[in-house]
Amino acid sequence: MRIIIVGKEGQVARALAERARAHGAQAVLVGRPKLDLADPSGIEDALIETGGDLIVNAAAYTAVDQAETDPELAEAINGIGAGVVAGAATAMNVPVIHLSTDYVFDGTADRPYREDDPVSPLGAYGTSKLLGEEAVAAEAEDHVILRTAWVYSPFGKNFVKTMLRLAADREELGVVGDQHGSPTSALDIADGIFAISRNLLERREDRTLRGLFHMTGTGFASWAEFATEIFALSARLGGPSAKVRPIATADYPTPAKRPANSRLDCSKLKDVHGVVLPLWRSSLEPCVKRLIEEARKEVAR
Ligand SMILES: NC(=O)C1=CN([C@@H]2O[C@H](COP(=O)(O)OP(=O)(O)OC[C@H]3O[C@@H](n4cnc5c(N)ncnc54)[C@H](OP(=O)(O)O)[C@@H]3O)[C@@H](O)[C@H]2O)C=CC1
Ligand SMILES: Cc1cn([C@H]2C[C@H](O)[C@@H](COP(=O)(O)OP(=O)(O)O[C@H]3O[C@@H](C)C(=O)[C@@H](O)[C@H]3O)O2)c(=O)[nH]c1=O
Repeated sequence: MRIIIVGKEGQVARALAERARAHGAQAVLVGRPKLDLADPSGIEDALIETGGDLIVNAAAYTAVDQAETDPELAEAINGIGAGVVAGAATAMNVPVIHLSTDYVFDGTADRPYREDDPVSPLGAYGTSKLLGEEAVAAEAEDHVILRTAWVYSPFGKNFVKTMLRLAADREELGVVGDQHGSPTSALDIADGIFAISRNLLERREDRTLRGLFHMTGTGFASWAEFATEIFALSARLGGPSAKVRPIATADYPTPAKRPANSRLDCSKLKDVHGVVLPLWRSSLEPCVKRLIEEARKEVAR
């Protein structure tokens, strides 16, 4: 199984590259400058030239606050560009797996969101990702869209790395305690994507495998609880740690509004693809351990 991954340095792209061998797959990464999602003209040629059995689009404009001042670029990359990737998959007669987000919801529901719940993004990033979902579904019949949330990993930028960095020179951190979701390891996402890819390639005609699915780590937390667990693990492993003071969203003003309820119901993914991601707490420990070890090696250099 040769999988084309759009996005070279992103968290999910790097996780897919790292996990490919364990799944007996070959991962080929393609990104800027060869493939620029903001420039639709070169996308199909770049994908055809790369060649593979399936495309995973793991590239996106993910700067949630910045998107508020640059909504056109976010829509070009996350909306139009995503649709062009899906159209190329159709032209190549291969399935496409696309990643989307919990931020398509406004977070007002009082239970975890299901795939068919109404969407209503609060900000430009969520709006652009919703456009992408619509474009992918319109351009490729053979598609899977995976809405995930709160992604962390040893790679790129994420909340775990931000917390460990801030703890290096702060004793206490105020972290919002009234937004709830599921921290999700990019490495777990990668394992899930390989399992789904196998299903899609082995059962090409099975239409029940296609469509929209929720895929997050198992269990829920607030950002404050997530931060508390990061620091508990880090302290145990001799890394940086800070006291977490849970605060209200109103006390941490940001350009983009975030949903209070980001919890996603992932039962459809389990029923259709047999994929359940691990408990978020179990996957967090190896990530924190790896980040602390990498930081130590960096200091020793
Ligand atoms: N991070 C999160 O918490 C969540 C992410 N998601 C979704 O999951 C997917 C993967 O996210 P994640 O791995 O965290 O993303 P990252 O922010 O880690 O990486 C995004 C990648 O997209 C690439 N990219 C950005 N703009 C372009 C462009 N114009 N052309 C080509 N490539 C581009 C970047 O390339 P470069 O390295 O060149 O900058 C980078 O490799 C995205 O679809 C995201 O919306 C969903 C929910 C939560
Ligand atoms: C750094 C920091 C953040 N926060 C809050 C702000 C916000 O509500 C929450 C998370 O902040 P971040 O800016 O790190 O996360 P954010 O960029 O909102 O993360 C989102 O990224 C996109 C790509 C997604 O698709 C989402 O699923 C989600 O993971 O924590 C604090 O309360 N205190 C702090 O010190």
